[in-house]
Amino acid sequence: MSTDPESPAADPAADDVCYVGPIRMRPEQRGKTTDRRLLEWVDPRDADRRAERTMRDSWRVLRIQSEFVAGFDAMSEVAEAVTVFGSARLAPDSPEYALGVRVGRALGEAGYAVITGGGPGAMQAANQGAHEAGAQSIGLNIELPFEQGLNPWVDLGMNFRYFFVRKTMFVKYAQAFVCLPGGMGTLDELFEALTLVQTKKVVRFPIVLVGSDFWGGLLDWMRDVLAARGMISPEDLDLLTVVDDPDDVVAAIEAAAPTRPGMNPPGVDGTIAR
Ligand SMILES: C/C(=C\CNc1ncnc2c1ncn2[C@@H]1O[C@H](COP(=O)(O)O)[C@@H](O)[C@H]1O)CO
Repeated sequence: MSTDPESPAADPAADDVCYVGPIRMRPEQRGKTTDRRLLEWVDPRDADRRAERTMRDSWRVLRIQSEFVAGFDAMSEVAEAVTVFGSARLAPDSPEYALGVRVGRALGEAGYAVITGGGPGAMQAANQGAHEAGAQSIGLNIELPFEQGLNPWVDLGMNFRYFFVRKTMFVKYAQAFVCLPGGMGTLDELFEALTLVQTKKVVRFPIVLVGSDFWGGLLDWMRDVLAARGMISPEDLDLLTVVDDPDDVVAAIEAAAPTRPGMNPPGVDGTIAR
């Protein structure tokens, strides 16, 4: 993969290319990603389709397993890391993109590897900042119905077929989540993280939202509607830290250290070695 943003790998026929996992598909077959095939509804009244589904799903388990193995192998050497989420649609000349670069750089300079979804926009911005800081810049991409490469600032990249496998990697190898402004995907990732922390599936896991003007309305709604109506506890709001300055992202993460027990060997004084 090229790390030169000036010369991303050019495929003259890129519009006609589609991959399902490692398999290159003909244009007329595109549109059905592995996730979509897995989740596809089969009419239970159709006995043939049901039998076919049973057989396919059994084999699918092996594919899912192999994706976990490949992911664990690829990530096994990753040092302390922070996962950064954010909009795939940020333009490289937008102020939010510039903010994302600064966040990635601040994390990299503080000694963290930066993990993103490996795509464009905010993901690319964070990868760029991390790369420029000399930190590990990791992209965990997902198979999509249209061709999309890893962004050019990713140094260690993977392309996952299954959303849930990829999501496991986002959490397992990070000690904090940072959310830049984003849409559906970012909100999904944010609320999954919140649920994992709320239910104590992960502990000491800071979730930092960057951009008070962007996130303020959501926080207000969570307090005024969710907490006010008893859908969440008032303390749940403390699971989120909202900042505007990239240095405050690092500070919020450092404040939660030491990280998850057993994640890294503690130093003699019980702190985490960076
Ligand atoms: C829509 C476009 C590209 C889509 N490419 C993506 N590549 C990798 N990861 C993605 C992509 N789109 C969404 N994600 C994940 O969700 C988050 C962003 O979603 P949002 O809806 O844009 O907020 C991001 O953190 C990724 O993990 C444009 O070319």
